[in-house]
Amino acid sequence: MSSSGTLTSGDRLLDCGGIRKEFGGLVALDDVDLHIDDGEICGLIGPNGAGKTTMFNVVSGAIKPTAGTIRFRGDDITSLPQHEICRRGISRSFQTPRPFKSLSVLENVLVGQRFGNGESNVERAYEVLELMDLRHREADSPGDLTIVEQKRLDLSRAISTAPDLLLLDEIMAGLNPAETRNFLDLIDRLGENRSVFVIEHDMKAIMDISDRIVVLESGEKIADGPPSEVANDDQVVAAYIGEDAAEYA
Ligand SMILES: Nc1ncnc2c1ncn2[C@@H]1O[C@H](COP(=O)(O)OP(=O)(O)OP(=O)(O)O)[C@@H](O)[C@H]1O
Repeated sequence: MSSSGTLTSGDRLLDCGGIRKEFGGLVALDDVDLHIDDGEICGLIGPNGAGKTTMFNVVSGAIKPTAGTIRFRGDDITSLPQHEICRRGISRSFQTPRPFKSLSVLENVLVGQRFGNGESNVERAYEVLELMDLRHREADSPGDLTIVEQKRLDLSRAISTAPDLLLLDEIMAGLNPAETRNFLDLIDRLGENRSVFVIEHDMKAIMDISDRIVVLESGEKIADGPPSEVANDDQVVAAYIGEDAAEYA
């Protein structure tokens, strides 16, 4: 059960219905229905330009859908501002971390907390930095961190508000196999008391950690199910996975 969930029977944690997003003449999302259940790690995959990041932008409130409804714990959050959506329990990481470079590592986490619920809590910030193995870096500038540490800082900021739903956008891109393994373990731990929705191009990694996989292609959802099922779906194989699909089944 999520930390502050008030789910009643039949409610999804996140329930997106008929999501459409147009950019001028381009349809980035075309009538997408998807949901996230409580406590679930759900992977979102699809070829470049399929609409994955646009979906995260819509769910987190960074952009508004052209049509469709987003419900979180049963409440319609479609037209809420981003900070209010964050306050309600949805937080995200970015493909490219964007720390406040003039602030220290600790201050970045404290600012993240304020964005989420208006309150800074140093003890809680230290707990997060401890979990992310960044406590020893608390006074450093984000610019002095390694790439892996910057990703950990972005994750620290994202979880600093104790979200019930964490959106992770290609957090493992550019990492070596050992670093990827490390992040997979971290995501597993983060998923112990919250739901995680994760975009990842590393097929083996996402098949390993996800309870369920949603596949987008050209803005449309073409599959939604357990990893082994999705890996064997003809449309998915044709669109995305290619001949290696059986390797992940
Ligand atoms: N702000 C925008 N203005 C115009 N077009 C956009 C905008 N954001 C996204 N798009 C277009 O929408 C489509 C979906 O993009 P999106 O970034 O969501 O795909 P993606 O699946 O995340 O791709 P990738 O795996 O390459 O990150 C693409 O054709 C992209 O060019």
